[in-house]
Amino acid sequence: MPDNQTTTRKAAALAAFQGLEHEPGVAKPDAILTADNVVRRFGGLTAVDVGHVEIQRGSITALIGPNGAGKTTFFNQLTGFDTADAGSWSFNGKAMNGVPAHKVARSGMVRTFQLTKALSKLTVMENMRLGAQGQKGENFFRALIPGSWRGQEDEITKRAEELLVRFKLDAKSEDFAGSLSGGQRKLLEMARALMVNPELVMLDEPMAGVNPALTQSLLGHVKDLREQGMTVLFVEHDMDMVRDISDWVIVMAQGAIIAEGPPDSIMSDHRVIDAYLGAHHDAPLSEEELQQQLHEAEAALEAEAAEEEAAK
Ligand SMILES: Nc1ncnc2c1ncn2[C@@H]1O[C@H](COP(=O)(O)OP(=O)(O)OP(=O)(O)O)[C@@H](O)[C@H]1O
Repeated sequence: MPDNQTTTRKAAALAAFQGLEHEPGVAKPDAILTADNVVRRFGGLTAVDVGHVEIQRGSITALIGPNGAGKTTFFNQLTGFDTADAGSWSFNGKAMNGVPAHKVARSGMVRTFQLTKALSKLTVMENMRLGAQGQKGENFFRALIPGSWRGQEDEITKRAEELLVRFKLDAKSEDFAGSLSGGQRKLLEMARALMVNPELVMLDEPMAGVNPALTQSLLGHVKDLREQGMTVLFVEHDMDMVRDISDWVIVMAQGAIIAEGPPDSIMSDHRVIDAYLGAHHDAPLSEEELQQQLHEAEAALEAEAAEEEAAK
């Protein structure tokens, strides 16, 4: 991709947001996805309660928010993996509520999934083939049975091979997905989503568990999606990544959208700071955070012990 093309796409994305108010639900010049009054309750808990939101075509938009804000649940509603209690949303002007996940994916809106245990036991190529179904995977193992592919098989394999080359996973094609490094898994998650040739790619924590050495390469791949004309919406906790690649940031807290704006202004928005601080003060640590703290403490103790050893 020549540099001037790269600059053009990025510039076009930024221009689209110029002059917009930094308010939740603000209208975009060319929305690829629009959602209204989407509600999802789990018993007494309202996990999602989004009044109105629009995603600008051709941009990279980050969806951030403290743990439990409802980001994943909202992703699941939009992509047909879970049923909303209320609300409507449309993709490219077409109503999508009630449409099952594989049809949503085939219509051009696809979300990535972190590799599950079951998918780890399949090869990289098998994962790619499942991606062509526009599915999460577990219920679609029959798609792997030889013969069930018929005429599509060649075409699907060819597309998978091309994508694996692009994501530098072609040498791993016959390896089990479970044997890949954290960064390679993220690449596979992205590559398999592209099997349906989507217009809107929704990435679920694309940087989680990635070795810092691979960060730039992964960021490059995400930016590349926009350079190829796709729209990207991603959920991420890594604020460096959010700052680095997003054209626009949408913030959720307690199920609702509480702020929108360009990355720099969003990071200093008092509503956003309050939401994060509130979450950290009020909520007990999640299992993941607790584990993280324990790992850090262990690593610090080990380092101290090693220093003492060296000093003897
Ligand atoms: N299947 C479920 N059953 C009951 N409660 C659920 C279910 N899925 C999500 N929740 C609850 O809904 C709320 C929103 O969760 P969700 O996972 O969407 O948040 P999130 O913003 O994606 O969080 P994180 O950043 O930690 O992944 C949380 O309180 C969560 O416990």
